[in-house]
Amino acid sequence: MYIFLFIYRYIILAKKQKHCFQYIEMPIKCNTGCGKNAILKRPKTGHALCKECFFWAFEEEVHHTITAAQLFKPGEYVAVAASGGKDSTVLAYVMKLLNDRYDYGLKLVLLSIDEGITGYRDDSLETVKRNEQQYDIPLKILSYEELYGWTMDRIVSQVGRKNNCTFCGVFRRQALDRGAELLKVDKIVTGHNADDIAETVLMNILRGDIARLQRCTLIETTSDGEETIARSKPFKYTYEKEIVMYAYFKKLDYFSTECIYSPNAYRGHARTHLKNLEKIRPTSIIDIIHSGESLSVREGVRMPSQMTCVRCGHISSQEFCKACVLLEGLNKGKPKLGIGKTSKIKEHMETIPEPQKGEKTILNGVKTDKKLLDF
Ligand SMILES: Nc1ncnc2c1ncn2[C@@H]1O[C@H](COP(=O)(O)OP(=O)(O)OP(=O)(O)O)[C@@H](O)[C@H]1O
Repeated sequence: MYIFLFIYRYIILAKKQKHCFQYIEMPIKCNTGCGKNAILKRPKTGHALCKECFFWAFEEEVHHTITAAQLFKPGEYVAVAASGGKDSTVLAYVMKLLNDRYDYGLKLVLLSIDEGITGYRDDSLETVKRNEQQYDIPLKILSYEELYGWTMDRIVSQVGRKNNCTFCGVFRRQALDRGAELLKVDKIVTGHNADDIAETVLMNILRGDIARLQRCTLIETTSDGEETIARSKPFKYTYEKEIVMYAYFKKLDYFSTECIYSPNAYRGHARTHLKNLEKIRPTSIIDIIHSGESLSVREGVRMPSQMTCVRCGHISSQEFCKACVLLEGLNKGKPKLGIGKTSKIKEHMETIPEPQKGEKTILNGVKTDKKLLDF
């Protein structure tokens, strides 16, 4: 009876989890030789492992990624970009665990962006608030509403569901930078995993986006300017399926619903293709990342240069950054500005004097507001 319930529980879970994983039904020994029975087959290596050895392998691989790339220095203040989803929840948990186990000497903070999506982000942020207590890491939440004067709910009501992911992605990227600046952290870490990176490599190849193709496999990204806060991906080589397994077996508290506004269709195709490749050959994910890492751009190919947005002072490859252009379009009732052709942008943007060095304006016209710093 007990065995039946045990197996039934896993079958239900496997069906429930979108990314179902392979578990061991017949009793076989853990491949590490620890003497315990294996309960799962690792998607990345095919090894049959017991729960404890899987946890150890997972954590040690992340530790290796962190140390090999020298992601942190002792004493650094690091923001974990926390959405409440599986990846960033596991990241926050593992960062805390490794910081204690290996004495990294880091001070951690959870940084969440509330995009203003009713029935999705409000619920996932409740998870992050519980994580704050569970992991004893302070939490700072910043919203699009306070940063930009718009929620995603309102943006979608203006632009519809076709291009809304563009707004969300551009604003989130900058919101994380701005949150990090307000908190004065040294680094940001995100839960992007190996599947995300392999998907991005595929997408950039399909779009012929050489500049992004060159950057997307970097484990840490900084701009040339000294003012941008470094962003890194400790899960660069960690498979999504293993993150789900880790969260499940550790019984971590995370939010697993997809965004209610249609997910980015193009990425969806790359994802489906990658999942199909993974079924045939699980190493496809790592192989695609390695291919991306090995590509180099021929000398003489024109690449976009990085500069500072003349309006808000954040990094940009154009005179006005994408966030300022999108926001201007929303505020002027022209939400398509910034989505299509760039030729019309300049005539619509009123030029505001360039900010003083070291002074970044908040996009809706307000200077850095101390109230935003309240925890
Ligand atoms: N609202 C948010 N607030 C803070 N960080 C975020 C937010 N949304 C995404 N991130 C960061 O960006 C990473 C990748 O986000 P993405 O939207 O691809 O979600 P995901 O792959 O489902 O990750 P997760 O499971 O952590 O939600 C997340 O792991 C997290 O670190």
